[in-house]
Amino acid sequence: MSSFLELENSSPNIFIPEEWSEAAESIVFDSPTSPPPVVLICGAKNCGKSTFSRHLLNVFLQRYKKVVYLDSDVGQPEFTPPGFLSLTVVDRLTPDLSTPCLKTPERCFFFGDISSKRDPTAYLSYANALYDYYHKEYNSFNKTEELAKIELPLIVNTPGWVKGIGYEILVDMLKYIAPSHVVKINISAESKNLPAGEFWLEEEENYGTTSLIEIRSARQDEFNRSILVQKDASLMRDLRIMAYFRQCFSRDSNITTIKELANALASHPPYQVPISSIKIRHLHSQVPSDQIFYSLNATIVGLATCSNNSENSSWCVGLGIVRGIDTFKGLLYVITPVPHGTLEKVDLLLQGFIQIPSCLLQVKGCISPYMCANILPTS
Ligand SMILES: Nc1ncnc2c1ncn2[C@@H]1O[C@H](COP(=O)(O)OP(=O)(O)OP(=O)(O)O)[C@@H](O)[C@H]1O
Repeated sequence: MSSFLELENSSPNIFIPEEWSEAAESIVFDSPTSPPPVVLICGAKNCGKSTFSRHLLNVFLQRYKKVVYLDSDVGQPEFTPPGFLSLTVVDRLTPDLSTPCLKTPERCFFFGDISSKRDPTAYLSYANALYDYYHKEYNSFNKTEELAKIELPLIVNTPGWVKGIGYEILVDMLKYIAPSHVVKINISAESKNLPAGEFWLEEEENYGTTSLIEIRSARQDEFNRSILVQKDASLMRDLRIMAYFRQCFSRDSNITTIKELANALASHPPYQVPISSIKIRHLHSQVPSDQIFYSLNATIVGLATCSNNSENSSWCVGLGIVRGIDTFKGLLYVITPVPHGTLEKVDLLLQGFIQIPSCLLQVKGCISPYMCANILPTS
């Protein structure tokens, strides 16, 4: 059986064209450090937004000790499993520009789906709240009432859905964040690109406050057509979820294959969570109250805290697998790599559409505990 770690690292060699290097260097070295640059990267699917963002992050780290990264690509996030919008403070170079890696975000929201289309309003409110947090903590230039502790640059990576509602969401984000720089990556199929110029501004509105940098995707063929690498997005999402739950075990434990991970998770002691101490929220569907436990069993949930935040926007601390439910004892059994101390603050489980990868459930020789019949008492 193949190693999921190997699969995750099997990406192509990265080539940084001169145009990309010049763009990154001008943003980093030609901008004032106060206020620090806020850079939003946008463009069509697979044009190289994440790869350029990683490169820019590395160049920023030549000038700043830390860089803040706001990831709004819920389908293929940089540092988290799928379904999250997150804000991460990065202080280390990314050695391999071809692959994302897991990091613990400073703040994140569990949106619970791989595209913003199911709930654009919630999606935008999460993106805006993360930006507000960044602004308050790391970029409060000219604000006398509360000064940032340290000022850090921000990279905002966006999804490749740039048509229809996806376009409107991007425009709203651009208007709200009002970045100092927008990097727009174009491909040769012009109809797939974002409109030319500062497309997010109404006529005459605030022209000149943002520096727009247009670059092309990295590789072209002899006819000047973009060579785009199609990713197996669904496989990559499963790999990220597996890499996330791999963190339940120490680095030294010898778990590299899917089978080893499935076996290890199946025999991992779960946390017991008293049902009376938590709230349960379904993010994109309504579930009749007598079906709630059935809907939760054998699913992935966001672990959040509702106590110190508003009803609809709860900071999340990670993911858990609901391994079983005992309604007689009033207990949920949850597997998660979130440290115990952080877990103590969790009082809300968020259920969306992020599912346990089927390859973890169908391993030959592994009795999966999640899908057992009669796991819930019927009375
Ligand atoms: N400069 C490059 N050199 C080599 N390969 C690249 C380069 N840029 C992108 N790729 C490859 O193209 C694919 C898409 O790149 P990337 O994930 O950066 O695009 P994206 O625009 O962020 O995608 P999405 O729209 O799905 O979020 C990846 O497999 C990546 O490794």
